[in-house]
Amino acid sequence: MLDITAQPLTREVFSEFGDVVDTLAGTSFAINAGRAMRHHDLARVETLGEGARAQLSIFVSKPVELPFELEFLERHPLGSQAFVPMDGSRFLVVVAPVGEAIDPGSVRAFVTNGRQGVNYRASVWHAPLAVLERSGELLVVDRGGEGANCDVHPLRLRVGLAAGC
Ligand SMILES: NC(=O)N[C@@H](O)C(=O)O
Ligand code: NI
Repeated sequence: MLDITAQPLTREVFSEFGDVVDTLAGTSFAINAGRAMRHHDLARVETLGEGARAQLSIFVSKPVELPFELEFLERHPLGSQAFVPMDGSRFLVVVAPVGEAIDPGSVRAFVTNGRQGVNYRASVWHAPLAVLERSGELLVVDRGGEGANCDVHPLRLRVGLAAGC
């Protein structure tokens, strides 16, 4: 069992795995006669393979207990996958770099602040959605279409939170 500690999520530490989706990112500009700010092009949605398309879903998820124990990480080789909270819920982000095998030393864990979403790049290893503290409602943008799009890699992990998280 590999014990890892989740650190606060930032754009910089997550950059090799994908994008952080929040209003602090990217370029923003006024639209609609100044009534709104567009926080533009925050993440790249990847949809690969036969009949690929982007799809929007909503996950309503029960929370996980801490320390969070899991037996595998998964990846989606045919597309990215984004999770954006609709209700301020926080969640754990456990990732490992693209590759056929996972080097346990490369696994990283982060915790979001309730205003952050993430977009996992295609083939980035990650834990399935793990909401903290209370039930969470998240918008999910990922790839629809033909073909198998979920590989599983056995790995026993126990994830705790860094002090103050
Ligand atoms: N199974 C499913 O749709 N979701 C997972 O891919 C996940 O990362 O939570
Ligand atoms: Ni996934």
